[in-house]
Amino acid sequence: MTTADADATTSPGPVVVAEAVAVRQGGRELLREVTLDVRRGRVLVLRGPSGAGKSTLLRCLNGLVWPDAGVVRLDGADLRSLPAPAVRRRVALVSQTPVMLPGTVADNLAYGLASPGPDRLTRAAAAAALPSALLDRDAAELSGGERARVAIARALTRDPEVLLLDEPTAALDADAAATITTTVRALADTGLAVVVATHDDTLAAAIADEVATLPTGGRGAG
Ligand SMILES: Nc1ncnc2c1ncn2[C@@H]1O[C@H](COP(=O)(O)OP(=O)(O)OP(=O)(O)O)[C@@H](O)[C@H]1O
Repeated sequence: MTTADADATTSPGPVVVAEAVAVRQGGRELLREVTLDVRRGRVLVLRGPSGAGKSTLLRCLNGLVWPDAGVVRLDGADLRSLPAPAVRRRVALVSQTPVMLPGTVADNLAYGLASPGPDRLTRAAAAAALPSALLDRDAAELSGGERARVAIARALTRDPEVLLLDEPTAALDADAAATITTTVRALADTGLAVVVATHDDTLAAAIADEVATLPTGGRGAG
């Protein structure tokens, strides 16, 4: 079991809790049993070798994957008892390879929003360190670092309480990675709960309030 508990004397209560969560498929463990707390204003970094189940755990935390054992709670409520769209809005996942939709950056940020007012888009862009001049750019023309920030901004337009980032600096150069690092730290400092799965030692060292290390996965479940 892996446990990552924040100092209860200085941190607010957890917004998301994974209790003995495990995922299996065809007799294989995709995620070995893990228990952890995700707290507002804190960055929890998930470490572990490739295949340990970091992405799978992130998907459990926002209900895209149901664990075969254990429970995920959002403010105390079992995720399975909550409507999926509400969970997805409150717990936003930015995938490892974010897809840019056709159109401008603003179109990408507004996608799926019922009321995409310009203020909402500008606020989200600023929080993700995207200059407002980029909003009118064709999303297909962005650099990798800009795409990563658009993906974070797109998640932020929903005003999530928890932000899940899967390898946010993968394939970025040092400058772009440093921008992401600063951005993620600043988001947590505004009160967002952040979980980052990463192999990037520099990122982990710069932003982690807690670290949970998953052991090697992919084992037989017996
Ligand atoms: N959709 C899927 N169907 C079947 N097996 C899967 C699926 N997604 C992931 N797996 C398997 O689940 C295990 C955990 O994968 P996961 O991507 O969660 O690990 P990870 O720690 O995020 O890896 P990496 O660091 O390489 O991104 C691996 O054995 C992987 O092959």
